[in-house]
Amino acid sequence: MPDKLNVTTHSFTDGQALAVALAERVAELLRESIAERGRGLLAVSGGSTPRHFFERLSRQSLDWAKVQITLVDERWVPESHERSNAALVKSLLLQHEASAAQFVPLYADAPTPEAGLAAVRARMASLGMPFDAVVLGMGNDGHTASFFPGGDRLPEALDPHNPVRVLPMRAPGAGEPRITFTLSTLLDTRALFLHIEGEAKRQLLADARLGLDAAANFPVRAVLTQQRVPVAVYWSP
Ligand SMILES: O=C1O[C@H](COP(=O)(O)O)[C@@H](O)[C@H](O)[C@H]1O
Repeated sequence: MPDKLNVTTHSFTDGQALAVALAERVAELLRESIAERGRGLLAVSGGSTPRHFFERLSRQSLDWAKVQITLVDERWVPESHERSNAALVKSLLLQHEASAAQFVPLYADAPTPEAGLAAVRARMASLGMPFDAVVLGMGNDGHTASFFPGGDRLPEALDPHNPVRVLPMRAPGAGEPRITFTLSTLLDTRALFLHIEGEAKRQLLADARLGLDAAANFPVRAVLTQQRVPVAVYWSP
């Protein structure tokens, strides 16, 4: 039964089928944007889920030299660190056809995200907004981008009217300090995807969607309940 949320779910038999479909859809959006405005802009998530998607997208044929790619969020670690989202993007997405794309990192060589913030904000001011596609992930605690439960700057990050593009974020479950695009910036997109895999995340998202118990406070709910951009959930077991 349809609910009032602007959310459509696309289910796939496995992660590979999902990766193929999502890569084809994102590539299609980038091709359209290149044809219409001469450039494309994509924001992707890090973590473990997007690996197959990155591999598939990297082989899509399009004019990647006209595409900027950035991350929706980053762990404040250098690219040499195993938890660097930038390192993941470079090793799996910026390969093959997509090696010609321009990567715009969220990390700067500074000891903290606060210390690096001015440099990152200056870099992000050069993005050719709006995004053509934003691909979010979701953690088992209901975080998306670096919108973590208990995050010290969560209200600012989720404020739909916040004009700021990026914010530092610290949270008990975040591992290390983070830097994240704000929700208002991520919603400045032609298409918004939420890529999740596994039964546990499907159930968690269903609870967040209904606002059940603890899930009512999961940050991902802010994405599901906003009315600015339709959300396409891509799910596989
Ligand atoms: O820390 C992060 O986690 C989320 C989810 O990651 P996953 O490993 O559960 O797929 C990710 O979307 C985010 O970009 C990343 O920084």
